[in-house]
Amino acid sequence: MVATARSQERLVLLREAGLEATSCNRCAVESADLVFISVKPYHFPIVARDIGGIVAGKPVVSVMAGVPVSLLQKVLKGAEVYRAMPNLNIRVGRSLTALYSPPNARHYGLVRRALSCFGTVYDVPEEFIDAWTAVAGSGPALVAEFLDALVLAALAVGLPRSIARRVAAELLESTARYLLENPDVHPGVLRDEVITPAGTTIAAIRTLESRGFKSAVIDAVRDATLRAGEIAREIASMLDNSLGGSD
Ligand SMILES: NC(=O)C1=CN([C@@H]2O[C@H](COP(=O)(O)OP(=O)(O)OC[C@H]3O[C@@H](n4cnc5c(N)ncnc54)[C@H](OP(=O)(O)O)[C@@H]3O)[C@@H](O)[C@H]2O)C=CC1
Ligand SMILES: O=C(O)[C@@H]1CCC=N1
Repeated sequence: MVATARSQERLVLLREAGLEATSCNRCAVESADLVFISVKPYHFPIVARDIGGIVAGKPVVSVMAGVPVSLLQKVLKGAEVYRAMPNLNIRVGRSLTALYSPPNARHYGLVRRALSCFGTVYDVPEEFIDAWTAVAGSGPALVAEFLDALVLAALAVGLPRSIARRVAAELLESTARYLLENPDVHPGVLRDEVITPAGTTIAAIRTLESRGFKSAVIDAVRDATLRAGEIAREIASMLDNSLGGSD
């Protein structure tokens, strides 16, 4: 496996992780059977210039948020282009990865096997990738925000710092596990089972409702989805400028 990066710092880190590493994208791609593009979207035009002409016939998987297959195909001439959207839980082998494959994909098995090393792979049409990006790709950040809020809340009501973080993280994990093991239980049913009339839980739920908690989550995910569309337009314009609108 060969990884590429620009900075010496990153190349050293990659080598320390046991990978062959080079700053030459072209060299890495020339000898590759499978290519992953995982630069930030706005760095893609530079990578496209490096490798656009030498990927014909190769499977190329982009994990870049927003950038659609139509745009990738335009500059990665003759490549079999896939889009994948993993998430950072890849670090514990639990990525939830969406995979869009082109029609009659010849390298589907290889691509799926590679992505499956990092967690669960879901085949999805490309039209769902932006929504998936907002929910599952950005999701660890949203969950981390909620967890952080819970930790602060725990401290605010006097729980010791030494246990607040652990309790908050275990709470999220155990509640999610129960709902995963009982797919017929609606989250609202679980909520109602916890609520004692005139008890503590309804006091908390009332505050969340009055502050528009659910509405904020819904709007946040919508905004992330819309941002993916904006990224697509920005990258299209960058490619037009840097590659002279090549077809
Ligand atoms: N972070 C996340 O949770 C997720 C990110 N993604 C997508 O993954 C992509 C990468 O994100 P992320 O990992 O956070 O970003 P990082 O900045 O951490 O990593 C990007 C890497 O690309 C390298 N790079 C930049 N330009 C070039 C170039 N011209 N040639 C070779 N290597 C280059 C950088 O090397 P150097 O450091 O030397 O500049 C760096 O190692 C994005 O497109 C994002 O949308 C998808 C799902 C989840
Ligand atoms: O924030 C981003 O744009 C990337 C895509 C999903 C997670 N991180």
